[in-house]
This record gives sequence, C-alpha cells and structure tokens, in this order.
Amino acid sequence: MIDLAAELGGPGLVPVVVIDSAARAAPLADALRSGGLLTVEVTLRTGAALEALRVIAEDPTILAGAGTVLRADQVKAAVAAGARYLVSPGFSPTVVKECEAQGVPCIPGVATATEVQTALEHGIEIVKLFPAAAIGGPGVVRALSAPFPQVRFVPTGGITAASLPDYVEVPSVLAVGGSWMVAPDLLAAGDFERITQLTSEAVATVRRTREAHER
Ligand SMILES: O=C(O)C(=O)C[C@H](O)[C@H](O)COP(=O)(O)O
Repeated sequence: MIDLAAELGGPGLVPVVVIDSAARAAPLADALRSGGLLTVEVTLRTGAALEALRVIAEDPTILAGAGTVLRADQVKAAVAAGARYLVSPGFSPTVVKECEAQGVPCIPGVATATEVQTALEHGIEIVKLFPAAAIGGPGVVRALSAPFPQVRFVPTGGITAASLPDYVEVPSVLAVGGSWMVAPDLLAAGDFERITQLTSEAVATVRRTREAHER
C-alpha cells in the first residue's frame, strides 16, 4: 500500500478532475506534471472517468486516484483501472471495507465530529473535509483538530487559489483538494497551458505558505 501521508502531504495538493473525454487524460497528466504535481483525483462522475483513470494510471510518474467513489463496485472498478487511492465525499462503511479488501487506502469525507469518530473507529486517520468552504472553511479544521490531534485533513469543496493559503496554514491540513486548477471549462477547451500555469501557482502558494509557517 502507498504511504498516503507522504504522497499527498508532499505536494500538499489534490487536483480534483471531472473529465468528459479519455482523450484529454494524457495531456492533462502532462500539464499537471509540468506544473509540478504528480497526483490527480479522477472523479467517477462521467462515462469517460474509468478510461481516463486507466490512461493516467499507465503513466508511472503519476499517482492516480479515484474520487466520488460511492459504492463497493466502484471501488473494484477504480482499482482495476489503476487507482492507487480512493476518495469519497462522505463516509461509507461499505466503501471503506471494500478498500480494505482491495488493499488500497481510502480517504472518506467527513463534515462533523461524529463522522471523524466513525473514521477513527475504522482505523482511518486521513480524512477529507467536505464541503470545506460551505461548512465554515479553515475554522472547522482547526476546531475538529482539538479533540482529534491524530487526524490529518484534506479540505475540499469551494476552495480557490485565493483561499488556499488559509487552509495550508492549518497544521492538521495534509493537503488541499480542489478543481480550480483543472476546471472543467479549461479541460473542455483543451487549455492545458492554463492548467499548468494554475497548477504551478498553487504549488508555489503551498510552498510559500508552508515556509512562512516553517512547516
Ligand atoms: O467527488 C468527490 O469525491 C467530492 O467529494 C467532491 C469534490 O472533491 C469536489 O466537488 C471538488 O470541489 P470543488 O473544488 O469545489 O470543485
């Protein structure tokens, strides 16, 4: 199993992709790599997602993950397509159990202390906070970190280039997820240069923010 904390915590970013055409998968991986990111979460929301995942997973330099994983059969399909980690918007014991069976790490979504406790009861200490901005932003991560100091958060949902530093500076944030650097309109337009530019800006923001807080 991969070391999720190192793989995602290193860059501190998880680009969340909604992809309509598998033909865009390889150029997308190239664009992210050029921007300095070596992972991508392909959401299973489109007909092309599994094929796109397969294409990206064939690239040995990229750690391919699957997002919007809601059911056990999707866990199986994503792992068969090459997903090395799986992300859910919420907490599903069925999804978590199937991830265990498949030997892949799972990042379930949480939005409350109860859900964090449920994750801990399942042996999971890395969780997604979703939808991060709508439920209160970085303050929610700080508040949840008090009773759960062992938990690392991947806040996702409504985060932008402008709000990124506010999340990165929270010590319990492992990585920040979002679609702003791989927005569907950029993908649809095939604007990979802009994806690279937004990605490298996000990577630089994480680095600068961490340096400012000596982490
Ligand atoms: O699909 C999942 O597993 C999710 O939990 C939802 C996604 O992470 C968000 O839709 C990304 O949010 P935005 O950056 O606001 O676009």
